[in-house]
Amino acid sequence: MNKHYIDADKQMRKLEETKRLKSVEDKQVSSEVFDDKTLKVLYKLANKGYIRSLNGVISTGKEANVFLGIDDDDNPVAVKIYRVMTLDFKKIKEYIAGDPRFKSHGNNTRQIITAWTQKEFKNLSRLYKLGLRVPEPYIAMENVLVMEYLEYSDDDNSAAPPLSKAKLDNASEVFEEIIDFMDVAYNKAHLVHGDLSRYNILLSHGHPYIIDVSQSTLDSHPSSRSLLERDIKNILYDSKKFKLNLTYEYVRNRIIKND
Ligand SMILES: Nc1ncnc2c1ncn2[C@@H]1O[C@H](COP(=O)(O)OP(=O)(O)OP(=O)(O)O)[C@@H](O)[C@H]1O
Repeated sequence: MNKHYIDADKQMRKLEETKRLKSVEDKQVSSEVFDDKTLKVLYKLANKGYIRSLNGVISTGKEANVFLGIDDDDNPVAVKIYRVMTLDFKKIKEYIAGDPRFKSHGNNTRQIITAWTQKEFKNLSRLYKLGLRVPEPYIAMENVLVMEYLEYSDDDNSAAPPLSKAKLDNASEVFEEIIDFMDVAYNKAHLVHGDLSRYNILLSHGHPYIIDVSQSTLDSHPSSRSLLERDIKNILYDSKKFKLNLTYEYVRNRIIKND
């Protein structure tokens, strides 16, 4: 038996003395993300009441898996677990290096992934405090982020779909809200999303919610202006898919002022 399994086994037994995090060992919850260090983090979060159980996978992305969890008050939560193995550490180090909020971590992958998760938590907090539509962040611990679960609607509690898969009756309003978001994020939170597109915007209760902000940069970052222009172009491209006639100048002038 290799070390990974021995450690995981030891932790499973330790669970008898500690609070039980139900269904981590369930077949429906992919085992690949639960290396022994991640398991430890999940148990700590269980002991703190942030997750009582994990109830299946919402998404398996390139860099992270997102699970539907239930907290101690029976509320659903979204649990994003960054996968140590598949992260693009070169890209991450460039983003962290340009951000004065994070000090350099050399080549320690565990520290880099923790900084990356903290970065997503801090960016979400900054946006959420301004009243912007992002999932409310609850806690970040090592490679795990727990946040508000976004549901589709009151009648349909399934996970909010990305705009890439959503049908919109109110496309014009939704895109105006996205542009408002970009305006407040840039001019008040001083953040540029950096990977904004229909894949990172979820439709919840008829409104667009922006997710996946780990790579979002402060406006002082050397690449922030080019990332913002790329975000604008992506949103314009997406708006055409919904048959809207927004122009580049219109969107740009709403966001970049005094230029
Ligand atoms: N708070 C949330 N509530 C509901 N669903 C969510 C939430 N956060 C993320 N998701 C779901 O998980 C998916 C992946 O989330 P996210 O983009 O943050 O992770 P990612 O690993 O960076 O994804 P990818 O690599 O595919 O871009 C989203 O498209 C969405 O379907």
